[in-house]
Amino acid sequence: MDIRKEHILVVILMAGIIGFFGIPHISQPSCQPVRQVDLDETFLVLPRETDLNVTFSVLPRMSYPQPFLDKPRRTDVLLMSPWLAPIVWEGTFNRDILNAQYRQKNVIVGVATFAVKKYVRFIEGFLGSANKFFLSGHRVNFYLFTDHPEKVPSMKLAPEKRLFIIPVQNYSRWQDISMNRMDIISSHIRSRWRYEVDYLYSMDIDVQMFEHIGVEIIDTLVGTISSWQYTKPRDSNSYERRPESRAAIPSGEGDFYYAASFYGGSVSEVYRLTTACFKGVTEDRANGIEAKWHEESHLNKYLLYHKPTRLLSPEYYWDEELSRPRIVRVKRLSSVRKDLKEVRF
Ligand SMILES: CC(=O)N[C@H]1[C@@H](OP(=O)(O)OP(=O)(O)OC[C@H]2O[C@@H](n3ccc(=O)[nH]c3=O)[C@H](O)[C@@H]2O)O[C@H](CO)[C@H](O)[C@@H]1O
Ligand SMILES: [Mn+2]
Repeated sequence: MDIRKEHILVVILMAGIIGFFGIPHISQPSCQPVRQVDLDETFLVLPRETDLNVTFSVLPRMSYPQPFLDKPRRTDVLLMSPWLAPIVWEGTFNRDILNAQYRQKNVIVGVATFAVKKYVRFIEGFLGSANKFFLSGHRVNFYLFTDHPEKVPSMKLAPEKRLFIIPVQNYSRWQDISMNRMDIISSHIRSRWRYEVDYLYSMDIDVQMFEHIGVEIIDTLVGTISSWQYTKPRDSNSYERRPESRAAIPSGEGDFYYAASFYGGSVSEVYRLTTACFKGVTEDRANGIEAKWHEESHLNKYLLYHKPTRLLSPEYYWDEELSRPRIVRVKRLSSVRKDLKEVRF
């Protein structure tokens, strides 16, 4: 067979293949994204997270009790969720080791808190106790939203702590103040915080800290188990069960009941959480329904289907009205008693 005949045969063969299978797809495995992600998921590539410097830092030599696999530090409480997220309890960790690890990372943690209308009265107790007990020795930016910036008391904070006062409008209904926190946090992450902090926590202002809350709270997605409902069966918890609400959790589902007073995680995870929860709030508003516990109901739904990577035990939000059981050895943070009727109106 001469060369020209060979060419013609190859061309006929190719045409047959193309005719039968279509034009072959030329794949570029090294350049193609592994999965289809929408822009909202990808925009948060944080400059601080893309630092590829290879540093071989080692921990300092430390002396501490040896861990043994057959000697659990606590046997009276659940230490791990069924999806292997640690549940943080007093007596289960060594803060010196954690501090040594985190000092090397030099992380900055943001705290978003709101003091609108009469809640300005809680600022001093919150900031005073957080200055002493919250991530002591680590860099923290407090972002305080208020409609009364002039009422923020001047306070001397530790050198590694900074306070940013951000004016915010008020709403006539306290429920709207509480729910809109999700939207405000989400938009501040987008415009600013993604450049400023590594982790972000949202906290109620009507709380005080009594013991250290350290780097043991830091992880990608963190929820706090409510002090009201940590032993209740899931079907008697306060989840929103009405299917008409976007916060609805079907009966028979639910892990823990999480408090909206204290949650957080990496900036990108908190962005996803607050954006999704506020979308739920907005859709409920359009449908003329409000979830049973407002944004807390939406938070509970979110954390059911996006499992937290770390859970804080009720030590991290103990309700002042409850008497403390033996398993809650430490009251690290607690709500301040308030006359609901007086303070919300
Ligand atoms: C322990 C717990 O589960 N707490 C939740 C529960 O709490 P609470 O009863 O603790 O709600 P709350 O009155 O503390 O309101 C939540 C937060 O919104 C802010 N605020 C509220 C009203 C106001 O007039 N001014 C103001 O600044 C403030 O930061 C406050 O701490 O229910 C609320 C909404 O149903 C939120 O989900 C809370 O996180
Ligand atoms: Mn509160």
